[in-house]
Amino acid sequence: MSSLSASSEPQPTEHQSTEHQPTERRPARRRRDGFVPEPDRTDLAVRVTNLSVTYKTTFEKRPTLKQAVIRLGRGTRSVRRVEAIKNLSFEVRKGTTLGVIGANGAGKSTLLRTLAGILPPTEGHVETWGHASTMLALGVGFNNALTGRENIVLGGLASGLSKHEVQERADEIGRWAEEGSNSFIDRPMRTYSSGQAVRVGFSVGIHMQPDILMVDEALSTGDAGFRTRAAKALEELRQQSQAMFFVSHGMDSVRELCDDCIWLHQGELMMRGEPDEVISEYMQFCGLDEGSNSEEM
Ligand SMILES: Nc1ncnc2c1ncn2[C@@H]1O[C@H](COP(=O)(O)OP(=O)(O)OP(=O)(O)O)[C@@H](O)[C@H]1O
Repeated sequence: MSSLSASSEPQPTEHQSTEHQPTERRPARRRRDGFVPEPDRTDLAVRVTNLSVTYKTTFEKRPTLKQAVIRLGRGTRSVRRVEAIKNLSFEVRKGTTLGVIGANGAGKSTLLRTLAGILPPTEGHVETWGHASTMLALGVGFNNALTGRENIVLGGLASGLSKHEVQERADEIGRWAEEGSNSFIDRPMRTYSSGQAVRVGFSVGIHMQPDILMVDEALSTGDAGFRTRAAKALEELRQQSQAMFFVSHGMDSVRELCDDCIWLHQGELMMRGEPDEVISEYMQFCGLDEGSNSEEM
């Protein structure tokens, strides 16, 4: 399996700031934003400190009849805030496979996007040691007007590979994505089925050879052939990577794959511990007993 990113020694990355470089064991210095990083810890893959993420969306408020007359039918613009993650702190040691569970809207995908550097923290800090790759559902970041192959090439160029390297890898990534299916890689992505889009996103993710691997329900979409190949590729990557985050509603998959688990509820950390214990508490919280079917929660 080849790499889309130039290989380098894992260095801690602190999202939101370029000042923090705790590669040497030096006394921690206070930064301009007041954050004092702890001295470097070689056993850590990820550290999350007081992380909060708030989405802000603007929407048009429906006007009252009187306002509609005064404003000629136009509504007023309002801002809606959603606190998706609230003051979250935890550390993940190298070698851990961390399950992330919780109800719809709990903040699981938001956490993964923030760890992957796709979303900036609103408050707090995320530090990652090594290159993080994400296999989020439905290929976040793809341009749907371009073909799968063009998206792969653009992504490769953006990550600093030469044109020749990118071309070579694009062929390999495309072949992996299409295996066992009809050919779609040279069609615009807007024409893809959801399973085909996931195949491309997943293939890009596994060919990045990440140190920190994030998987968001990637296995649940796709046909049986794809799921078998994807599970095999994930298991291989899990053995090579420093840490894996696995977001899932499939409790059996979390039990099978993970050796540590966090449960989020409305953006807050409810519990962390052994997957069996955390899943059991979560099921009780949902009003289900141990005997209930926990495959999809
Ligand atoms: N782009 C966005 N803009 C505004 N609000 C958002 C956005 N994305 C997510 N949210 C909100 O943030 C909260 C957390 O969403 P998130 O997708 O992280 O939850 P989740 O635990 O992954 O849910 P699910 O299990 O349904 O996938 C939800 O209330 C959601 O509505």
